[in-house]
Amino acid sequence: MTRTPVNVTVTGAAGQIGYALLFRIASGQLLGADVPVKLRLLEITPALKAAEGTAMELDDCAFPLLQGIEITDDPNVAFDGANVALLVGARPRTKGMERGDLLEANGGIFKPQGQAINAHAADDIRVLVVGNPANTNALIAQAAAPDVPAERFTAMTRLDHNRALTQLAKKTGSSVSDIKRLTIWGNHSATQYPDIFHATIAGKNAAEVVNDEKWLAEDFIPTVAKRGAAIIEARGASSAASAANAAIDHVHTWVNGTADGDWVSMGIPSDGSYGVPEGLISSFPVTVKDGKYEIVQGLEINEFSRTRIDASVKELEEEREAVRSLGLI
Ligand SMILES: NC(=O)C1=CN([C@@H]2O[C@H](COP(=O)(O)OP(=O)(O)OC[C@H]3O[C@@H](n4cnc5c(N)ncnc54)[C@H](O)[C@@H]3O)[C@@H](O)[C@H]2O)C=CC1
Ligand SMILES: O=C([O-])CC(=O)C(=O)O
Repeated sequence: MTRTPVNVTVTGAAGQIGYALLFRIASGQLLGADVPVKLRLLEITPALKAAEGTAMELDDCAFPLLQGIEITDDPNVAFDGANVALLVGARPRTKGMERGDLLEANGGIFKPQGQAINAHAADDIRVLVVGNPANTNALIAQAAAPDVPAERFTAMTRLDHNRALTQLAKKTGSSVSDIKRLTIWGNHSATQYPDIFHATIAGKNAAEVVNDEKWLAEDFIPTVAKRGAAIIEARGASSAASAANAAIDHVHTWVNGTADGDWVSMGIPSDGSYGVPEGLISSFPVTVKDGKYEIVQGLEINEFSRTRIDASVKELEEEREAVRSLGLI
């Protein structure tokens, strides 16, 4: 094997998403079947032993692509030379909470991690924030890393995107692979807006195939937007394997690109497109080529969509104000 290993840092490595994620990274599903990886696992001190247990299991898989595992409770060590950082470590919500309720508990984690990324990460660092509230935590980390291009900080809305694909496929009796150009707009929260007006199903406009605005407004959108809470209600714990799967999808697409004629949803710093204030980390439709994403431009936004995008963006602005007043940005 001649390729230089890619350094992948995972925070919250001993948590439930960490456990579902690490084995897939080490097996090559994050970056590609020919890309060797070195793992850096960041945990809080009391969870280091559990992270060591996970590392022992990773060893026991004898993954040919896994070229090393380092475990630490020091962000400066964890992000040293990191090419990809998956910021998962944060408290999950429990029944009855909204993700925004975690802002105070979790926001403080992301500023020092952003600072450590700024000081130590590799020049090509790409950051995905999974820990909730993901968009605003990504904003905190990005604000703490002024030397890293802002666009390298992203938040995960791919789980919402994947949820929407399946709900739409079930409604229309189609396969998820027939569906293209679906979009999640806004925040990874109950205000997010899954948009099917530009989506296609086997080449036909999805909204026309569905032809049922009541289902859209009263079933599809709330089902996707409140799916995280439904999982907590059913499992007694928040989504883990599906979240890890979405993290794999997000980074894999960011590195390897989108398929021709399709796009994905990513929480990214706004450039002002579609009336989303510049700098907010909001979900957009993006295409990716040569490791760079671009917001899909020129989509017509109807009244139904406009109201919903605006509501989610307003929530992001409120979260930004909240972390500003906490001194986190
Ligand atoms: N964006 C998304 O679509 C999704 C986000 N999430 C979020 O992901 C986060 C993690 O979820 P789980 O793995 O289920 O939680 P978990 O509680 O099982 O694991 C979290 C881990 O993070 C560690 N941790 C806490 N503070 C840390 C720090 N400063 N540095 C490094 N590690 C730290 C904890 O020790 C724990 O091992 C939660 O905030 C959850 O809400 C979960 C599902 C989907
Ligand atoms: O709902 C939660 O708290 C966990 C999460 O973000 C999701 O499943 O989308």
